[in-house]
Amino acid sequence: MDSDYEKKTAAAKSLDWIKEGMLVGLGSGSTAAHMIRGLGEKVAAGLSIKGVPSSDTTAQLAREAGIPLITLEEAGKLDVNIDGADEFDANLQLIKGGGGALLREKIVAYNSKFNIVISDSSKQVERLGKFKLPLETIPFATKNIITELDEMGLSPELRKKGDEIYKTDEQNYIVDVDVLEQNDLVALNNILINIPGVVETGLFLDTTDVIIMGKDEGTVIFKK
Ligand SMILES: O=C[C@H](O)[C@H](O)[C@H](O)COP(=O)(O)O
Repeated sequence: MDSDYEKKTAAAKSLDWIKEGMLVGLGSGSTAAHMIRGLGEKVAAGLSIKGVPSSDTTAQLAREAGIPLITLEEAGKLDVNIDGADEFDANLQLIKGGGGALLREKIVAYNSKFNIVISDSSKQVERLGKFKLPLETIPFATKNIITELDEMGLSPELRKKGDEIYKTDEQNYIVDVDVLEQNDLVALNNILINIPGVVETGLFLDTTDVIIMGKDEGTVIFKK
C-alpha cells in the first residue's frame, strides 16, 4: 500500500481524539501535515480548538489551514498532542527528528497529557536504529561532540542542507548517529543527553500513549 495513503488514514483516525475546546499539540512532518489539514477542515466546520505548533513549518501550515494558534507558554499543559515518527517499536518507543524538529516536538510531547503518534506501516520496526538517531547540538560544542561520538563508535554525521550546515528552528545543528548495535537505549540516551552541548535526542522512549498506524485500507492501534 502507498505509504502516503497510510499516513493520511492514520492522520484522519487521530482526529477522533480531538474534542471541542481542546488545546492540541501539532506535530511536524508529512504525516502530521495530513492531520493539520484535516483538523483545519474541522475548525472550518465549527470545531473550536487551539493549537501549539512544534515547528515553524507546522505553524505556517496550521495558519494556512485556519487553525488558531497559541504559544506553549499561553497553553501550559496541552490536552493532546499528535505527531509523526521516523521509527517505532512494540514498546511504543520512537526515533524522531528526521525533519529536524525533535527539540520542540519533545517539549510539546512532554507538556501534553496524552500523546498520539501517527504513522504509515513502513515505520514499524522490531528494533530501533535502522533510521539514524538525530541529536540536536549547540554549534559552539558540535565539533567536540562529533569527536566524542566517533570515539563511542556511533559514526556521527553533521546534517547538511545542500552545501550548508542544517540549522534547526532554534538555530542549533543536528548530528545523526548510528544506534542500531546499541542494546540499552535508555542508558545510551542518558549518556548522550549528559554530553554538554547536546540539547536533545530524537529518542522518545516513554512519551507515547497511542500509536495509530495506517495499514493497507485501515488502521492498527497500539496502546501501552
Ligand atoms: O523532525 C521531524 C519529525 O520528528 C517528524 O515527525 C518525523 O521525521 C516523521 O516525519 P514524516 O511524517 O514526514 O515521516
